[in-house]
Amino acid sequence: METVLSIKGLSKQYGRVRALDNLNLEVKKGDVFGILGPNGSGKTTTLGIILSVINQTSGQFEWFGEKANKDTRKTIGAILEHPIFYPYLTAVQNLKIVCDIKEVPYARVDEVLTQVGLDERKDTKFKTFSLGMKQRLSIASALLCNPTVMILDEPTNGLDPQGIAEIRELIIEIANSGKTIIIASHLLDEVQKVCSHFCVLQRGKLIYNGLVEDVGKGSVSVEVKADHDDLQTVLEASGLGTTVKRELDKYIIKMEGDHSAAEVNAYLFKQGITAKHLLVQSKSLEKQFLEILAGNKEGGAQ
Ligand SMILES: Nc1ncnc2c1ncn2[C@@H]1O[C@H](COP(=O)(O)OP(=O)(O)OP(=O)(O)O)[C@@H](O)[C@H]1O
Repeated sequence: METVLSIKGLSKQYGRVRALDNLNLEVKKGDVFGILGPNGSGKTTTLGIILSVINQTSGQFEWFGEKANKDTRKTIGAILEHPIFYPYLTAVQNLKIVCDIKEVPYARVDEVLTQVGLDERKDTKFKTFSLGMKQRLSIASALLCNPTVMILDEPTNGLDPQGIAEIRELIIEIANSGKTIIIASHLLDEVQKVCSHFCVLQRGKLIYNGLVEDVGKGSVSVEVKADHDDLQTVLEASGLGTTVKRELDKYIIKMEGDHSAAEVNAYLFKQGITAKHLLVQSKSLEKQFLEILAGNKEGGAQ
């Protein structure tokens, strides 16, 4: 797959603060790439640099194999913070102003408003919009140039649950239309629901980079319920799990590697025990994220 963004050895120093420390990343065409990290980990600094609004101290990045230039910038739509729209102008009027600035034909306005689901409110004044609608208008504005890449910084910040769900759905629709998306977020759930790939920054350092679908691979927990006086001992004797823990009326067997819930079931059956309940718990990104951060307590420079 074509490399959209390549970051090599990027560092940023703000006085004594090392906001980014030798960051290396690659984003491929069609990725929905999440940049995760706690507050102050360097997410916004990274986005600022790749959008050429912040100068790096050292290192480099390329868009589509080229140093950032006027042409590469035209292929990127970004929402770094809530853009300023005129409160007394309608959605259409506001977007026409953006068209004038970006030299885009007015015909795009209706197209993007439909794309973000604002066509019914297109002639309504901006000041009457909910936060979610304002954010959708921002996305519409970024879509005007029909960018190949969309960059979103904390796109659901401050929204209510319905607004969050709508924006996430919209991001997925935009990704499905073939655009590459880069999202900075501190919301693990958001990254898990929306992104295909993610990396984790901590104190400016890259401490993880991988596929969202790989989260939880290599270790799985299975909940088991069965009528047996000493299920704990039976499960421990199976050799399938690394640990067996009782939680109320069920047992949690933690397994590594290739073992599966089906093996637990087959093993119990062989012992003459019928499982009443067997549930695979996949490891959440949150758990993995916390483990990654915990494993890197000593890492970073600040
Ligand atoms: N203009 C600046 N001057 C000095 N220090 C800065 C500046 N901008 C960012 N920093 C520092 O650089 C580090 C990284 O900040 P950055 O905003 O990139 O992190 P972030 O991951 O986006 O955090 P948040 O989630 O809080 O927005 C922080 O320690 C921050 O205080």
